[in-house]
Amino acid sequence: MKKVEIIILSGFLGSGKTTFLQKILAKEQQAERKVAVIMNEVGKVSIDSDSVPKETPLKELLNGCVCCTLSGEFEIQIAELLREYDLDVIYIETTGVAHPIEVLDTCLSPLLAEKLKIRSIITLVDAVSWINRKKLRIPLQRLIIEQVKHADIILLNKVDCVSKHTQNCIEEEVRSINPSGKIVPTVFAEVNVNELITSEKLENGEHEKVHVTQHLHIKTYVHTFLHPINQKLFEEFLKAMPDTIYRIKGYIRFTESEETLLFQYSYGMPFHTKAGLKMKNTLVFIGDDIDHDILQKILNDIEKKSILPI
Ligand SMILES: Nc1nc2c(ncn2[C@@H]2O[C@H](COP(=O)(O)OP(=O)(O)OP(=O)(O)O)[C@@H](O)[C@H]2O)c(=O)[nH]1
Repeated sequence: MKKVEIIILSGFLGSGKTTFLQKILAKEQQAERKVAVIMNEVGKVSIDSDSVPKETPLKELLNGCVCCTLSGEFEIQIAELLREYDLDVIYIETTGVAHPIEVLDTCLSPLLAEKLKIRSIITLVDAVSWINRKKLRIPLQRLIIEQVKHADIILLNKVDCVSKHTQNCIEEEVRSINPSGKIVPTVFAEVNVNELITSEKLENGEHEKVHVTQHLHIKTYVHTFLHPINQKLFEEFLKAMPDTIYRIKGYIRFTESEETLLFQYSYGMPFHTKAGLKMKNTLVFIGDDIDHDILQKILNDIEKKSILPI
């Protein structure tokens, strides 16, 4: 099945996301790739939509943030784009105050995860506001750090406004926060497309029911159980799971019940409710350092043990 790439543009208010989007869309057009854009603005009014060429499918989410209040609507918009267009890639411009992992989380709804391939999180850092970030409220300072920490590529933008020495200092700070991210200094977010290619590993072991995006800094893993699962075995697995797995969500059916459950796990807390519908038993895992081979084996073993007669 063809998977549509998702590229998440993150970065604090005014860091240059729209400037970058305009430039990258022109380059995608030259490369004849089929692109769509989802733009999210915290305000009620669309400000940046004119920056997207008329022929590019565009969905706008206004007056809220896709990572919280608009997450349901966001899922619907992605599903609509997938249904209405034959696409290669969807760019998502987040609000300046969005947390990239929360956005990633919303993209990877169990219903959509198998159709999408999360390509990268690109964070724009405004060199000037980086130097002045200590003047911001603490939660915003933390957010900027989080946006840098989880990026695959960091565009250190507006370097025309700082000295070379300051640029080097910022690069050092950014590298200490995110040692594996690729730092690209930019002026008006101008980049060579080759700079945006991060090293991709082979997707080993991929088969029909498993999809892994390994090239991301944050890793995601999608697993489908073909049979109901023994609840006790699953709970033991959750307890033993490393805390580098931040999030699990999806559908599961336990052997003890006829019901499909909507399952959520967030930073150590599992939670499930009746899904109300019979769904494919697909779980999406999000975390740092997910070893997909090990995880796949553990989950397959749980499934095998679950179908053995007691
Ligand atoms: N001097 C300078 N200005 C820049 C650079 N990149 C962007 N700008 C300007 O910075 C301002 C903000 O850029 P945008 O691209 O709108 O930033 P944004 O991240 O989309 O902003 P929000 O949507 O408000 O979060 C605009 O006036 C840009 O022209 C740069 O490298 N140098």
